[in-house]
Amino acid sequence: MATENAVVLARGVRKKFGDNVVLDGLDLEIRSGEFVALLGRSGSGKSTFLRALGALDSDVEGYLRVPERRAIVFQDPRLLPWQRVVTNVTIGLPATKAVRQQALSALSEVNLAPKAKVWPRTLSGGEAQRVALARALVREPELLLLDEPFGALDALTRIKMHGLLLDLYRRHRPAVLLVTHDVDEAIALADRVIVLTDGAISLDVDVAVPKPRTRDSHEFASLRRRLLEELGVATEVAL
Ligand SMILES: Nc1ncnc2c1ncn2[C@@H]1O[C@H](COP(=O)(O)OP(=O)(O)OP(=O)(O)O)[C@@H](O)[C@H]1O
Repeated sequence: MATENAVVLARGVRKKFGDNVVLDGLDLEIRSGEFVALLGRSGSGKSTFLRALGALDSDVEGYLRVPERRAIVFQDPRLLPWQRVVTNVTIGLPATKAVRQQALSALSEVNLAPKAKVWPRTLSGGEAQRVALARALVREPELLLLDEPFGALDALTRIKMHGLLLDLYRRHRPAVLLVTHDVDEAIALADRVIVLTDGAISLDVDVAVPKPRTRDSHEFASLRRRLLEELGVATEVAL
């Protein structure tokens, strides 16, 4: 891949907390519009890497190139309780009519137009997370960073959110880096799955599963097995 086309370019990224070296010479390229899922065992440094890409942490060593227009969504929607939904979407942006209009249209993209004027505390968990997605979208990010965004949602809401995220992705085509614990979620959504082990990328695979991706297909099952093995989770081998 020509590195000049990469929207994210990480070379030899290192990050430590005291003596704990969490990222240890991490190399990664993400192309414009590519959807990448990042897996790794608990504590492997996924969130640390995402925070580095969001420029939220200091003391990150190595080379890191990320676009100016980037947005991040966490597991917890982080809405300001004293601001109405629409104002939460425009937070940090100029208070103009145009911006408010863009916020309203982002809310309608996540099917929340009727909730624009309500307070965050009246929203369900899934709705609050859709507001967080609208807040990210309104910035028209070139890079969308998602840190376990559906981790706190029930299974049914999670599946609905997968469909919504794919719709938004197809419409806006940002590069996406999705941190998840869920191997099936990674395979269902991403074009490429990477695994973080001992501070660096230990596996980098394209998801060659035809769409729409059904979890019981042979390709899906075989990639799931490979990823679980890489994560050190024992799987039964079908005979
Ligand atoms: N602010 C911090 N201060 C000290 N250590 C930290 C800090 N943030 C993270 N760490 C340590 O860095 C390591 C990686 O943490 P990180 O949250 O990036 O892992 P993760 O892969 O996202 O984990 P999980 O899947 O459990 O969310 C852990 O050992 C953690 O204790």
